[in-house]
This record gives sequence, structure tokens and C-alpha cells, in this order.
Amino acid sequence: MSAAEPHGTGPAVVLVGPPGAGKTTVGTVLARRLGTTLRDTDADIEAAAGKPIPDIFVEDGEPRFRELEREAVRAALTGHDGVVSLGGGAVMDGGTRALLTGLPVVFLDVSLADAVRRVGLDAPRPLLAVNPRQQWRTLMEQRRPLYTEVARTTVTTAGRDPEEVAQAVLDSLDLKDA
Ligand SMILES: Nc1ncnc2c1ncn2[C@@H]1O[C@H](COP(=O)(O)OP(=O)(O)OP(=O)(O)O)[C@@H](O)[C@H]1O
Ligand SMILES: O=C(O)C1=C[C@@H](O)[C@@H](O)[C@H](O)C1
Ligand SMILES: [Mg+2]
Repeated sequence: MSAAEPHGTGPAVVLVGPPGAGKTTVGTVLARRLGTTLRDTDADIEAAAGKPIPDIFVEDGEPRFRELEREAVRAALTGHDGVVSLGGGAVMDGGTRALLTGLPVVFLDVSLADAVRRVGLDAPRPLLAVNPRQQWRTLMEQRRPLYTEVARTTVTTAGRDPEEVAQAVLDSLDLKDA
């Protein structure tokens, strides 16, 4: 299968995984290697709402955020044939999960220790505001089955730099560089 092949037929790769999995970093590498661009639904939501995600959580609540996210994911998946990176909690919404059916979704798996090391515990993440380490553990335990459910393949990021992770993603989907 050629990397440039799926133009006009949907995204080449959709990345899911918790904060710190490397969705943005690896997505950027993948986009370069596939000769395409990365679309990040968190950025799309912020642009559409005209405010940062933490403000959406505080002012509108998480359920509203998940609705906005579902629409952002729908738009990204239908309007982009490159690499799409979803927010860490996108899989919590059943409607969003349904949008991913049949797509080349890759779960970037990361250990709690690596995620905390990469992102830190003081980042402005609304769901980690109180007791972040315990919250993180709980989120990872809740979400792992959902990442696995939506994913066509799972790629571990432990002990791999972003280039190596990107290569493993391409291999897992049987894609080649542009
Ligand atoms: N495979 C890797 N090895 C080491 N560090 C990595 C790896 N992947 C990403 N990082 C680093 O981890 C941090 C978080 O990566 P990144 O922002 O890509 O994660 P993310 O999954 O997009 O997170 P978020 O859900 O917050 O958007 C960055 O500093 C990045 O350089
Ligand atoms: O893990 C989560 O639930 C989130 C992750 C981020 O990507 C953002 O989508 C938002 O902060 C929520
Ligand atoms: Mg990111």
C-alpha cells in the first residue's frame, strides 16, 4: 500500500492515547514521512470555541466539551486525509468511538511512569487538577479498554524515540513513506 494512496478516502492514520503518549510529536513525524499534514482535534476545538480547553471545562463543563469534541472529530475525519490526532479523552464518548469504526486507528500505548515523566504533573489539564497522579492512574485504567476497542493496532512507545514510534506505526498499518 502506498503512503500517498488514501487521498480523498479518509485519514491515513488516526492516533489515540493518553496525554503524553506522543500523539502530537509522533503525529508530526508521521505527517512529514507521509507527505501530509497533522490535524489535532484539541486545536480545532480551541479554534472553534475561541478559548482554551481548560476554560471550556470550567465554563461549559466536560459533557459540553465532549460534544464539541465529537463534532471536531467528525469534521477532522471527513475533512482531512492525512494524520489526525485525537484528545486523550475522546474515546470516553460513545458517539466519538462510533465515528472511528473501520478507520486506521493506532493506540499509542504509554506507561503511567513515562506519561508522567513526559508531561509532568502540573500541566494545565482540567481532569488532573486534584491529586494528579491518582487521577492519571484512574483515567488510564478506565480508558485502556476503550483505546484498545477503537484501535486497529497498538504501538508501544516505551524505549522508543518518536522516529522509532512513527516507524512502528507505519509498519503496524503496512504503510510506507511517501
Ligand atoms: N517516544 C517518546 N520518547 C520520549 N519522549 C517523547 C516521546 N513521544 C513524545 N515525547 C515527549 O513527551 C511530551 C509529550 O508528547 P506529546 O505532546 O506529543 O504527547 P500527546 O500525546 O500529544 O499529549 P496531549 O494529549 O497532551 O496532547 C513531549 O515533550 C514530547 O517531546
Ligand atoms: O484526557 C483528557 O480527557 C483530555 C485530554 C486532552 O487532550 C484534552 O482533550 C482535554 O484536556 C481532555
Ligand atoms: Mg497532543
